[in-house]
Amino acid sequence: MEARRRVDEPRSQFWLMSMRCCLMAGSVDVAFFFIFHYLGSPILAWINVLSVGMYVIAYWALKHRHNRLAVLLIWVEVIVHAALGTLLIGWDSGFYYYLLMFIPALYAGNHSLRSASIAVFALWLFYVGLNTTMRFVEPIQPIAESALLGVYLFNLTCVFIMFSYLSLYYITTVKKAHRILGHMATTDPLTHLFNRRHMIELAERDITDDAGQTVNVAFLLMDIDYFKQFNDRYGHDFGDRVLCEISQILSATLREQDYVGRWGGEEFLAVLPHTDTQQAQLIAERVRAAVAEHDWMQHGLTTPVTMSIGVSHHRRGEVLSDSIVRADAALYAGKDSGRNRVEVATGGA
Ligand SMILES: Nc1nc2c(ncn2[C@@H]2O[C@H](COP(=O)(O)OP(=O)(O)OP(=O)(O)O)[C@@H](O)[C@H]2O)c(=O)[nH]1
Repeated sequence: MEARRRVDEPRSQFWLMSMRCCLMAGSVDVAFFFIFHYLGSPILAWINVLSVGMYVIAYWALKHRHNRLAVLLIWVEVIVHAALGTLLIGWDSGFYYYLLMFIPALYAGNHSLRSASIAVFALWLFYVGLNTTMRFVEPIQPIAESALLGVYLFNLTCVFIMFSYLSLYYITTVKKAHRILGHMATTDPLTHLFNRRHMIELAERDITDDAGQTVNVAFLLMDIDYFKQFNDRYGHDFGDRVLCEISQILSATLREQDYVGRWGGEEFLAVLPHTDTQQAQLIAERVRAAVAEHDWMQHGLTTPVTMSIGVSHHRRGEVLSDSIVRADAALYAGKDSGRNRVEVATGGA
């Protein structure tokens, strides 16, 4: 069961990106095979064949979710390749650049900050060790100065391209996560309308007028009538479908400038900017009629779903909760008067 779930789970972006990196690195090594043959350095050329093999296996391992094996192969390949390339043709070959690419990957792929930091420290030690060694030993298989420059430029270019790709990946992932979190923080998961917290944020912004002028904002507090009966008779899932259907009707009936959110269980709040009480009452009436006249029979209902709506208009110096309390009082006056009604708040908060 556990294994089945692992296989069915969508692949994390990190591992998908690692697979693409394997393809890129393998292609670079294929290019190196020909470059080093051309430069008369067969040992390095054949090392690249080994590297391509390791990337093929790493790709296969990632595809089949053997992530640890893949990570091990990639580590060994990059470290051994960088060390051999440097020892054979010298520090100026630029093979050490590939080691630097591990730094962001280690932090992104490691769940523990501590183990990522330890691995980065080990990488730093290796890097410094290789650099220090090359100050004291001569390259084992040196190549011509111009060829060395060519290899250096090739390595530098590859690392630039790979870093650009990685940076693009990280930034896209962060932006996407930011978008998703923003959506989750502001939206009700069932109806996809704004949630209560976001409605409060938006409405408070709308009733705040820097110049101290009266702000022309109206509120509609809407509650489904006898909703408990729908749940009891047809089940909770059916009740959820009614909530979603009503949300769509509200979004479609309100004006472009208005916004609506789920205020509580079967309660919705609409904020109507630049709207006086008379206009708000007309809009509330339109919403009430749209819900009551909706084709509920297609959902198997014999009686229509209706809503009661309380309307209030923001008063100068009033805080948001005062306006909402007045709308709530009007709403319950509507319930008391028989439901499926629009009532306008009159009294003080
Ligand atoms: N299906 C479903 N039901 C919900 C949800 N949130 C709240 N409810 C139900 O909404 C019902 C509200 O019932 P009441 O507060 O008694 O009000 P009502 O039956 O609508 O009656 P009136 O408001 O007086 O017309 C309760 O049965 C809650 O369980 C939800 O997300 N999904």
